[in-house]
Amino acid sequence: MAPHVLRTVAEVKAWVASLQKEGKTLALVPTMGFLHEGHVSLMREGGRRADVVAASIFVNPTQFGPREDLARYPRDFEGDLAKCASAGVTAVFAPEPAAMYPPGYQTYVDVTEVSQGLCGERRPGHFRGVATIVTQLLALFRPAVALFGEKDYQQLQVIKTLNRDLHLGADIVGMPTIREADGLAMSSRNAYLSVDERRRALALSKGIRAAQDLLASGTRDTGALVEAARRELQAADLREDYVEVRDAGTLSPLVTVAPGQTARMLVAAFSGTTRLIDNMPLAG
Ligand SMILES: Nc1ncnc2c1ncn2[C@@H]1O[C@H](COP(=O)(O)OP(=O)(O)OP(=O)(O)O)[C@@H](O)[C@H]1O
Ligand SMILES: CC(C)(CO)[C@@H](O)C(=O)[O-]
Ligand code: BAL
Repeated sequence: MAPHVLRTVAEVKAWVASLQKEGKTLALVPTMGFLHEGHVSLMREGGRRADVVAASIFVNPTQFGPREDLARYPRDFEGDLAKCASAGVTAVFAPEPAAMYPPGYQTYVDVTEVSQGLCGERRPGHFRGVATIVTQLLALFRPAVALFGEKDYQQLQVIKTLNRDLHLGADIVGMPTIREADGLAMSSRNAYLSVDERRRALALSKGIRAAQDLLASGTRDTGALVEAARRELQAADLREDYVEVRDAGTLSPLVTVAPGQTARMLVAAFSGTTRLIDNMPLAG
């Protein structure tokens, strides 16, 4: 069945109230649209964890820097609705920016520690925008469960932290990264890539796998692991934004991956002008 389209905060409040009256639990999947199998995996898991699934489709202006791609971010609302329908989504919230940031709006959410470094450093203000809109969505929908992808790993830690610190009460679920057959992480921004840029973009996942292999062969020094990933980026002529190894929970930088440690390699690089990110666990 076609999802119910909600456009205003008042419509969301009324819809959530009717759900609560029926005693139904809610799973929320926030997105920026131009949906792919990664988004669909979150929606389907939402359906396994709650009675009803809602998705939001909102290209949130406050998380884009002045020189970023807000104006040209890909959109396909009708296609997105069809994907939501087939993934079992009951309601789609697709507000105009003025619905979320009306005149007089003045409240922003800063998650101080896990927002530092990585994308937080390379995209100043980005996580403030993400944390602000996600806080609004969690406060409005009051979902039992909200699902996010591990592809945006630092974002996931930011959201887990704000949910805990602001007592928002959702169960924040991180879902594995869905990949194309050759290993490229699915991302709406892959649509920007030319055939050659798409081929070269594979170096992100190849680089992390090279680091995983090196660790498996006994090299624990993160400098060497970073170099292994970097070599793949350089061979594909990708411009590195960052390559780092961090603790998987706190995101603090690591000098070595100790036995039993849960570490994560996180990479951001440009293929042509398109900035892509990827990350995978490094098993200590
Ligand atoms: N390949 C993927 N596998 C699993 N989840 C994903 C994947 N890509 C995105 N997601 C998750 O879907 C949610 C919405 O993300 P978003 O709409 O920004 O899509 P995106 O493909 O990450 O877009 P972009 O290319 O702008 O980064 C986020 O929680 C994100 O982590
Ligand atoms: C979480 C999110 C929907 C907030 O705008 C966005 O950052 C995204 O799509 O990952
Ligand atoms: N997928 C995270 C949202 C962003 O890049 O702005």
